[in-house]
Amino acid sequence: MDIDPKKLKVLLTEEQILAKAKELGKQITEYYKNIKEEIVAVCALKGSVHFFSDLVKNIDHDMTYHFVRVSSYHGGTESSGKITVNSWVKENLENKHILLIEDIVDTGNTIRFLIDEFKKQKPASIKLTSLLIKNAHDHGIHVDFPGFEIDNYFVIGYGLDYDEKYRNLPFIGYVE
Ligand SMILES: O=P(O)(O)OC[C@H]1O[C@H](OP(=O)(O)OP(=O)(O)O)[C@H](O)[C@@H]1O
Ligand code: HPA
Ligand SMILES: [Mg+2]
Repeated sequence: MDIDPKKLKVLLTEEQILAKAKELGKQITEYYKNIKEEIVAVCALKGSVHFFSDLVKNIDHDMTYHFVRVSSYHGGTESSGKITVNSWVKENLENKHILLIEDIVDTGNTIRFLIDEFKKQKPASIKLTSLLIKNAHDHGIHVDFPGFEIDNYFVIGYGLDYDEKYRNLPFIGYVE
């Protein structure tokens, strides 16, 4: 797939994304209000970099930041099905309240892998938020704090790449 910038359509504007981050931040704040421990916020890099940054500013709760770098697309528009872990959380997460922050749940492979791996660290809870959820796959993943459900487009921008490019577009776009 080649991306012709002239054919790029806007699916979600920066304004819509920021409004969603605010709304999700409120829901998440409300959900954790009776939990006295900090939230362990985990950003799944690289794609989630911008959504993570927008969202955490809207969560009013003690929090620590953590980053994992996992990938499975390797330049194309199809998941390779194999998750490569490039870096992982170093801290002990036993009895911690983990909030996984993803940019997109597409096939569900990445988030399933992350949840399975974090469960091994015996946290007190794991909750999931994702800016985008593609409705094309029957992945059976429950997103606790869902952003936008989208049709089966390969989307780029706002952290999401095609062949590592276009992450810096200030909106989410697609090519028909
Ligand atoms: O539900 P899935 O089909 O697994 O797709 C979702 C994952 O794919 C993308 O990551 P990618 O592997 O492209 O790495 P990146 O975040 O570095 O772009 C995206 O950021 C999600 O983490
Ligand atoms: O639609 C997508 N765009 C970019 N990266 C992705 N990773 C999974 N799905 C997508
Ligand atoms: Mg990618």
